[in-house]
Amino acid sequence: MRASLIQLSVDASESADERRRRAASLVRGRKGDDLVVLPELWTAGAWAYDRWGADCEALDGPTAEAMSAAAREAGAWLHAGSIVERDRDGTLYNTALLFDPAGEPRGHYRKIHRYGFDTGEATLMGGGEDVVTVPTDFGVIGLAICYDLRFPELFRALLDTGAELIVVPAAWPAARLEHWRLLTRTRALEEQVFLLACCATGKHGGMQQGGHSAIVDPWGTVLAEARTAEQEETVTADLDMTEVARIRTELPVLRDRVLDRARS
Ligand SMILES: O=C(O)CCC(=O)C(=O)O
Repeated sequence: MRASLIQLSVDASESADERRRRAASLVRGRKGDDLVVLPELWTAGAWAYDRWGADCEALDGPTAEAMSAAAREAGAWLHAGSIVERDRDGTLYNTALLFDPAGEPRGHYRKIHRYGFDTGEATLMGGGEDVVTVPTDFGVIGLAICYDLRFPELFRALLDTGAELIVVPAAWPAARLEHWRLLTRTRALEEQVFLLACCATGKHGGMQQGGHSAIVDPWGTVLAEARTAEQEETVTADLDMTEVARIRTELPVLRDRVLDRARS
């Protein structure tokens, strides 16, 4: 199967609506791909806290509507990155959306680990509670977002719920690029999954986002990586999903787990 990460530029030069139209057109251009991925909070901007109130939306709001149509036109599964979701009670969540090639919503995930150390997302948003995996034509997708990468227990829970491929949209700061590179490879290697990590580029709210979106295989090998933190680009790789079972058999570390089994 062929997957592409659209490393979208997110800065203050465009409105959410303008960026939505541009993202939809980039997704429509990916005909022939099986899975297309967008970054975290690309409509409002992950670091544009002042925009969240105005640009928040419901699960079936304007981003979902535009992305459903774009998935259908591309004929691909679309992980539409995440939106600032506002639920009926008015609570905000950082919520990832997944559509199938018919444009049907097939799952959403509210970010469990909120970033900010008592500021920003950690105070402005509610935290998700559910570990989410979604069966697709090419395997089971697990969902995580950005800061979640620092919490291996979530990735182990995704593995235990059947994940073979984990998608991580992000707006990771360029200043911590080496953490991003290390954690994306580590999470792929330790769970023996394909890991698709799509980070925004561009600068807003005083933050240069790190780009370097990457597709990593279950051996920990980077199959494709964006070249820079500064430039919008699309990263594509062909994934042989049979590699997941092959590598888990060839190097059966998951079978050798001791502590998890002792606790259950
Ligand atoms: O963990 C980090 O260094 C960055 C996390 C982050 O930027 C986020 O979750 O939005």
